[in-house]
Amino acid sequence: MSIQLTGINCFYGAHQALFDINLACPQGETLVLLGPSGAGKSSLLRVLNLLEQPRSGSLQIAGNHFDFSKTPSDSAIRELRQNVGMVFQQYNLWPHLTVLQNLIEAPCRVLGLSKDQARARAEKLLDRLRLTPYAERFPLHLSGGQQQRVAIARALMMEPQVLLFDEPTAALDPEITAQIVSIINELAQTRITQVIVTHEVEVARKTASRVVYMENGHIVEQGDASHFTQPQTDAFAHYLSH
Ligand SMILES: Nc1ncnc2c1ncn2[C@@H]1O[C@H](COP(=O)(O)OP(=O)(O)OP(=O)(O)O)[C@@H](O)[C@H]1O
Repeated sequence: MSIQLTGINCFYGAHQALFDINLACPQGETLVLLGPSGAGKSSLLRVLNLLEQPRSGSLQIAGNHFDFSKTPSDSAIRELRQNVGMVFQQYNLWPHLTVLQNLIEAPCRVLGLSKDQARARAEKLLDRLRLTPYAERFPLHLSGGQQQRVAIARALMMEPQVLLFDEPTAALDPEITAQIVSIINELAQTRITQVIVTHEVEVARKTASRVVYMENGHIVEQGDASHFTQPQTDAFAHYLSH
């Protein structure tokens, strides 16, 4: 399994956001997390790269293993984040660095690549994500869709085994959303595992090979893409029809 969560309970202070979450996702799958606002989708995504630390349970992801009865070490968290990339909703690009500099900074600093090695890797990704003309621009001079593609390219620079997306098409118009969907589907042809939080059922239908439907911190339904056409619970059927 690329990802295995067992018995995850997660709290914000006294408020429990995730209840006994169990899920498994094989390598190379694209898993979409769906559910109404407050269901716990973002919390679950953030557990996968330990931006949130659960109070109990265990996580196996990309060869890293965490038992939350103990506090994870900083070095284990650093190693996890090399294998598990995240594309944030607000892109989180460095505004004072060009697109190319945004891409090469972390691999040089974290992986110890030379500038030339990082640049070669970046040029391939810029080409793959159709960003070559923007390499010397600053992020704020790009459209939302272009910035989103830069954020994806930057995450791919670390050659992660798992890539997490938080609302990758929020605030993007339909044409740009279609571009992001096709990038996710191209990535699905590689061995990378993707986990996507979205409110957009159409985006989910077009990308997911597995789906998890959540409400109030619980997984209500999960399975392969056939659940979109044959939901097993009234709750998921109702969600899909609205
Ligand atoms: N930083 C926080 N502090 C306290 N409570 C939080 C925090 N983040 C989330 N919560 C609460 O945890 C629960 C799950 O929130 P989460 O953001 O994971 O849901 P979500 O399904 O991603 O919602 P949305 O679709 O609105 O982003 C909600 O009740 C929310 O109010």
